Amino acid sequence: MALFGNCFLLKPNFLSLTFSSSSSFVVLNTSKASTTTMSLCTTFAPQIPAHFRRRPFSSLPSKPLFSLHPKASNADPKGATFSSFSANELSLHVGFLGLGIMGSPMAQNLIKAGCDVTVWNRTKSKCDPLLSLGAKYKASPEEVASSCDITFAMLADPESAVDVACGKHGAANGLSPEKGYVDISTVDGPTSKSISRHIKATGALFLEAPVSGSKKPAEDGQLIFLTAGDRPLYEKAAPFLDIMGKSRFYLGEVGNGAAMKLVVNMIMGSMMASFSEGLLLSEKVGLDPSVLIEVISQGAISAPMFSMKGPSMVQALYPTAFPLKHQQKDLRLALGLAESVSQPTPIAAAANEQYKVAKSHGLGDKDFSAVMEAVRTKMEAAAED
Ligand SMILES: NC(=O)C1=CN([C@@H]2O[C@H](COP(=O)(O)OP(=O)(O)OC[C@H]3O[C@@H](n4cnc5c(N)ncnc54)[C@H](OP(=O)(O)O)[C@@H]3O)[C@@H](O)[C@H]2O)C=CC1
Ligand SMILES: O=CC(=O)O
Repeated sequence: MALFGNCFLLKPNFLSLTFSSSSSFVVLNTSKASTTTMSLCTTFAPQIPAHFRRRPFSSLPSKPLFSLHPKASNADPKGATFSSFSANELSLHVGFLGLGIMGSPMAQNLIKAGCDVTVWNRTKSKCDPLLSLGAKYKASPEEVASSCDITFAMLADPESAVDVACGKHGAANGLSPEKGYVDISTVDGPTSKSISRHIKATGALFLEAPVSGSKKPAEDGQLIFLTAGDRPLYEKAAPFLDIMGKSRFYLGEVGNGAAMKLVVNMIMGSMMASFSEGLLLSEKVGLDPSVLIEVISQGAISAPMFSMKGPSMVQALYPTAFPLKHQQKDLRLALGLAESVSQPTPIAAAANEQYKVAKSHGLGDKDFSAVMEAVRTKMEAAAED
């Protein structure tokens, strides 16, 4: 490992490693961490202005401490067992609420790792594949929470996250001291804080843990957890987070995980809208958009997202990994976050308008790369004027 200024270069295939400060830290499961994650750590920290570094959600510390953790084993999507977890950890009863594009593969990885998993989903049929893998079923979030030590929830939006946690037959009704509730849904900070208050009123612990990473990383156990809330629950949940993900950030107070996720997705949504404009412009001026994708992949703005989604976008195909309606929700919530601190975000606001247009054209359930169709429509309308 080499130290550069405020950051580290990690040798892969070593042990899990923690960067730590009093309120926040990151654990990289280096057996899984890609060079992308590592380069994010190594290039990001030195550029943080000092006045940001003092703020609570700058996760990389000015005086880093690091400690070694026993290596959590690889999440093998084909179902290998996770031998480095102790029998004690694996014997906890785990609940999983919300089995959509993300929740299903995440719960599946827990089951394949040998965890005792109880599931619930609003549309019951989505539980069936997991039941055939050995999961148990309960008829409500309340019953799941009351029968489990830790309950994870992966729901569409703030409304469903609140309903499942705090509504009639919601998880809070089944919680009590010693239990924990981990909300992985992407919601805004005020929603997360409100859920936290409900959960903690039962004596249970609360952790928000939205994830960065889409359908494929969920299948491969390669998600990045952005956690905040009760530290003892973070520690108790860590073995399960390591089955589902490749790294976990602990960011302090509830709201910081949500904020981090919204900032990341605000950037991602703007990038995708801009990429769409570029693909269409290249075509319009007689270039081959496939060559543009290749050029981008070799330069400084290379991103896995462009290389993975670009080829199907060129064919106007948008197989859903991250639904467009959720990307628009995240932009809307990120704009609210910016508004709360009076920060102008004109680029994200413009991108949000494109996603709103795409949604109004019935593309909400397509992949968010279908924002390209909204850009195309505007371009064609402009050409007719
Ligand atoms: N897909 C992705 O790439 C990523 C998504 N996320 C975030 O993760 C969350 C889940 O995303 P994803 O799995 O893609 O979404 P899906 O739309 O595939 O799944 C949403 C889940 O929420 C449930 N749900 C929706 N409304 C309600 C309600 N009113 N009451 C109870 N349950 C409800 C759905 O149940 P039902 O099956 O009955 O409809 C389903 O289980 C979102 O917050 C999203 O922003 C984060 C990272 C990546
Ligand atoms: O929230 C979406 C993602 O890809 O991350």
